[in-house]
Amino acid sequence: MKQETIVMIVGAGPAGIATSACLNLLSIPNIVLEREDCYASLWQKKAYDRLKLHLAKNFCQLPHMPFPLSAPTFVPKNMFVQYLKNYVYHFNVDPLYQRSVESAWYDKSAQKWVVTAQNNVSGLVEEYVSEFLVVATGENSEGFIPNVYGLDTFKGLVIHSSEYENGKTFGDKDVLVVGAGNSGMEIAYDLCNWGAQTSVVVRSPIHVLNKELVQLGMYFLKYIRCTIVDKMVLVLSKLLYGDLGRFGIQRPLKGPFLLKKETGRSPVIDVGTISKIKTGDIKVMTSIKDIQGDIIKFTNGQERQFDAIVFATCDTSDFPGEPL
Ligand SMILES: NC(=O)C1=CN([C@@H]2O[C@H](COP(=O)(O)OP(=O)(O)OC[C@H]3O[C@@H](n4cnc5c(N)ncnc54)[C@H](OP(=O)(O)O)[C@@H]3O)[C@@H](O)[C@H]2O)C=CC1
Ligand SMILES: O=C(O)C(=O)Cc1c[nH]c2ccccc12
Repeated sequence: MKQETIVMIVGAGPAGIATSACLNLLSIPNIVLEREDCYASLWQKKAYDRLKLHLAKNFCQLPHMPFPLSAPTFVPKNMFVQYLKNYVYHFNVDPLYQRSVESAWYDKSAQKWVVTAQNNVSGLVEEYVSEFLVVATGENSEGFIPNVYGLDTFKGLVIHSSEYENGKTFGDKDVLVVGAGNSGMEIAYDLCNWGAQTSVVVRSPIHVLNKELVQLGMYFLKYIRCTIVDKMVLVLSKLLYGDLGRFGIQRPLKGPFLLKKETGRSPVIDVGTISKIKTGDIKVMTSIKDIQGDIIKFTNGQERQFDAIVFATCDTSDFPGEPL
């Protein structure tokens, strides 16, 4: 089977469906291939219950369809999924699901892209030909669990953050969250709220801001150089949070917005975790040295027993960041 179109779009996440919607408005034929069985699968299947967009709604809306005026500034996950549902319906976006793209090459003589995809239902390999190719597969779709020495000996529950919904079943447990990105820090907060004894591994320096500071920074970025915005935001963040060094949290040398621009790494947008770290309700740990049974040893010599580990880790090794 061979299908021809003008634009092939790989991935039916928000970026892929927005691209298709814009092309549909211009009556430009396009096909969206998606390996999962639904659009925006990370949002629909792999995001924890309490997640809200970190950026204000005006920075998150897709082309040609603003969020309703009644929507809150920071849109909750379910409302975002509903918005995407309306969007797909309104712009007739109709992805082909269960298609895992295996290769894409440019046939110079025909001046066309040739894309092959495995149909996960029929098992057949399908071929698509197009003039343009849009790869909208996202930064971090795969759950990644690092190779920790002795993890196979750990007796308790081990999950990745993409499987975490809420802390209901962790209420009386000693839980270690590994990874201090936005997922790890929010999951630690959620676990603590559900009554778990919570610790979080913070292995690298991080910037901690809150959503209002990010909103302010995003506004000023339109008018002022990134390095100046970073200075302003950092002054405010230090006033708000004080020196977090004594709690085991260091700041990177480069500012938060410059770091986002250069490397793609986001600042941690605090949802309440920091005040729980300050009160000692959430403990900050250094990197894991190794695991022996239910005892986890850390690089600073501490060792403790845990009932569960949530890996909030991503494999960002192939993410190049945006060149300046
Ligand atoms: N509401 C929202 O809008 C939300 C947005 N997000 C965004 O989604 C994206 C993915 O976020 P997230 O899932 O948090 O992933 P990230 O890649 O942002 O964070 C992963 C963290 O895990 C750490 N890590 C990796 N391996 C290890 C290890 N072996 N030991 C200890 N720590 C380790 C990394 O540290 P190191 O730096 O040392 O590698 C990093 O801090 C980000 O852009 C984030 O901002 C996430 C949650 C909510
Ligand atoms: O999606 C993320 O990584 C966020 O947490 C929100 C975000 C997107 N772009 C930014 C730039 C600066 C600070 C936060 C973000």
